[in-house]
Amino acid sequence: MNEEQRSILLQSSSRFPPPKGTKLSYGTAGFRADASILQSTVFRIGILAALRSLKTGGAVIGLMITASHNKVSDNGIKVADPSGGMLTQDWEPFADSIANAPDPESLVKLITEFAKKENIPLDGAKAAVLLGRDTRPSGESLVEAANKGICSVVGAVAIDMGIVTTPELHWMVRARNKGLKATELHYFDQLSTSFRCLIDLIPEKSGDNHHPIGKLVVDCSNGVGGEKLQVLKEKLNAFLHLEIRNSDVGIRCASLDGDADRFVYFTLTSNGDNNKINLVDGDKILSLFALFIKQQLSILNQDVGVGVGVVQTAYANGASTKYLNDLGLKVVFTPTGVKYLHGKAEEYDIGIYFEANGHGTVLFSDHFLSWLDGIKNEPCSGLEKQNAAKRLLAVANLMNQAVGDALSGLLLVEAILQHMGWSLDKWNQLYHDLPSRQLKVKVADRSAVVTTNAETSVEKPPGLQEAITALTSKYPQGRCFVRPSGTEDVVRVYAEAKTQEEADELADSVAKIVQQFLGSHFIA
Ligand SMILES: CC(=O)N[C@H]1[C@@H](OP(=O)(O)O)O[C@H](CO)[C@@H](O)[C@@H]1O
Ligand SMILES: [Mg+2]
Repeated sequence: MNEEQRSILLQSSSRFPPPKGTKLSYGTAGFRADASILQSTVFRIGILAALRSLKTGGAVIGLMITASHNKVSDNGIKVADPSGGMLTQDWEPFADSIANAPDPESLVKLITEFAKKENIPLDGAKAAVLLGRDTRPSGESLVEAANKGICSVVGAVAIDMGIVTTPELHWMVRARNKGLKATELHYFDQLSTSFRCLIDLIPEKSGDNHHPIGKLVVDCSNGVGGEKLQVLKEKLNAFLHLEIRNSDVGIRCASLDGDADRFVYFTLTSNGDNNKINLVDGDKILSLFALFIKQQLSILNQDVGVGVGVVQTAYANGASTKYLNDLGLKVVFTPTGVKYLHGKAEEYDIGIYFEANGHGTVLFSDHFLSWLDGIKNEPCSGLEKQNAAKRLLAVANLMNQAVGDALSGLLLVEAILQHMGWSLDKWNQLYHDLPSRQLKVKVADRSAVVTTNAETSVEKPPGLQEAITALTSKYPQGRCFVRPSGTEDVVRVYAEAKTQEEADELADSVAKIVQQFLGSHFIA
């Protein structure tokens, strides 16, 4: 590092002192904390993003300021790699160490050493970082801090995309690096065009699809998804009856999280004074997508067991895994967090991944897309096959290939429901969830829990797994695991059993065991 670069970094970082007494770590989805303590972290991750751009030959890197579903006073930052996926995990330890460097001198030392080790050119080469944020009030000043971090690397520029959903930012990063059109307008055009294509390809009166499926009400959690969905609604009015709200919804409903990278469906049924929510979660969204894709592949004479991979985490309801296996699909498991699921799904011709909480997408390999293109353009394939290929190509265009995206996922659900002529109830009957319970346990140090085997088994502290296994074996169809959260300061407990009472009991008793091993009080 030359003297000029060194003195710019020293000077600018002295304006962003780190919070005292807080150790930050790059968790399941980047850094998250109370927004008031994040200025220095965001500034420093701005530097990291610029370095990542330099390391990747000047490719565009994404920086998203959001804390997704966390409370409004929290905020966070995550980095998108040139592919539009999450930051490579090799760089996470560097993110942790610079976020926690106590002063400008030690920060610059860490950067110098890292740049040397990684052969990062610090000679004024060009670097670019796309910045985005959700609607949290703290976002604006955090974007400013990130901007300062980026610009303190000589040769780096920040491009502010303003308020966007997380998946939009990832989509834009991927598109720019592929030399494709990459504005928000192009994003909306791609989604609405491929959705309309799927609707146009619905065979007339096949199955029971002549039933109108009625309107969809979307709860946008007062997040960024609301204003973006409004744009799509205007483009799709003739094809989709959408009503956008922030709370208190009835009938067939969908709900987005704060940065619109997750969604679930639900209905409300009222029983006297009691309203019951019937949740249609990520597992069922995944199952609907898998079923539709299987149908199209069978029109194309392709076996779903070859080349298609379904990726779930331990939180997937056991009944969904059974359903997917019964469909003949290959199901694999990874630890919690999109970075793991996405990476695994990329290994297949068609990789479908979803977390139970509604984060996921469908990925297509380039090789498979060209095969589909060939069928689409070859009249000898026959109209039925050509249409199946067109549908799958439309799915590939609709579904965000960089990251899970609530807006594109929601449109695919709507297109498939219209295609099948299904109500939400009919969809919900695909299989019946096993009763489950999730609890959070507040402990002194959650990093004392170390897991293995896609988080289904505890390695440390010794003895804890044996105790969990002994408790679980008392329940028919019992399944239980614990893991430290990567986004909250808690240990999470998940239990599944044949009845709700048993799932509750198992979760409670395991939460108590966790308390005994780690010393704490537990919260629901
Ligand atoms: C059980 C659960 O829902 N965990 C969520 C949550 O991670 P934790 O590491 O469990 O806090 O937030 C992640 C980021 O949004 C999401 O990917 C993940 O699925
Ligand atoms: Mg989110």
